[in-house]
Amino acid sequence: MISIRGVSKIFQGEKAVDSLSLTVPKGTIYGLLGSNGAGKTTLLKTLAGIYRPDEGTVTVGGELVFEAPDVKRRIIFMPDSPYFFPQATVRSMAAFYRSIYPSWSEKRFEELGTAFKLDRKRKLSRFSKGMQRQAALWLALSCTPEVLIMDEPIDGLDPVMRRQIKNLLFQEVADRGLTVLISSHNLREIEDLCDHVGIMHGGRMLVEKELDDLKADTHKIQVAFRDQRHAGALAAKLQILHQEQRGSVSLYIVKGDRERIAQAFHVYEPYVFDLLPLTLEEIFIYEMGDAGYDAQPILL
Ligand SMILES: Nc1ncnc2c1ncn2[C@@H]1O[C@H](COP(=O)(O)OP(=O)(O)OP(=O)(O)O)[C@@H](O)[C@H]1O
Repeated sequence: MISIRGVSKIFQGEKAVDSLSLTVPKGTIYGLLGSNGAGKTTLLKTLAGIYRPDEGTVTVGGELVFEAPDVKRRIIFMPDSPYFFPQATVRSMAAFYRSIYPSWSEKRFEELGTAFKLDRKRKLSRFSKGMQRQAALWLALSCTPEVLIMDEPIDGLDPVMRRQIKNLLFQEVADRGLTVLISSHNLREIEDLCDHVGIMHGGRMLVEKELDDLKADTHKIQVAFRDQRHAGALAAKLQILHQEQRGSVSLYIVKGDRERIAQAFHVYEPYVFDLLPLTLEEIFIYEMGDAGYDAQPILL
């Protein structure tokens, strides 16, 4: 389990990460979203033990990360641009990783070789951006880490490879309890990958949610009544995140139990009533609005 408690990281007097706490249970995939400069990369590097936190603690499996080289060897950090040695090939990088990571698995490296159809003897610098990302993930997963931290991992990958990588990550999580932390700018892209999602802004965590709960708990309702006197009564009974009028139809975003919400509306005998699913993006926009933030500059 990853536990981040009250962590701050300060650069030239400015807090890039500001008193942030976060728990990622073992065997889950956590998606970190946020605006440019929100502090995502700084948080990921602090978690990986690259930066020492200026305040607070970062532990993996109960052990402090920065202070413990053994713990760092159980974590792999994949930066947004993969780094390879000059002239390196998959084969020579594999030899390097093998020498550094005690958990390196030759068996896993060979198995994954069938998924990533890359020439092991070709210079990595000659690979395309997407191929370099594939190579980086091939090497990372072959280390069988406990924690995999990925900064913008899906960028530059074609749809087929994206799906394959998603399946590989699910498999690693299910088979051996890998814990994954992913930073991304695109909510839609990580919607079907992550079980938890958090949104950062200004070094802080604005909203953090478990996706299944979130999706089951927030509803969009399009409704039209003959009698308009229901509005105040509904607001008193339900947790309404947003309401707008579109001609004669009202749009409500409401949190709570689906049945209870439907009953509350039906008391006022609407002549139009539709309860519709929300996209994750919509949920976050309304949740952030409720928390007093304008989501538009934060979510892309
Ligand atoms: N090594 C550094 N030295 C000084 N300031 C830094 C350093 N790294 C990051 N920062 C500052 O910390 C803040 C957070 O940056 P960070 O890279 O963590 O954001 P981010 O959320 O990953 O952004 P993006 O989505 O644009 O990649 C920014 O204001 C940035 O300028």
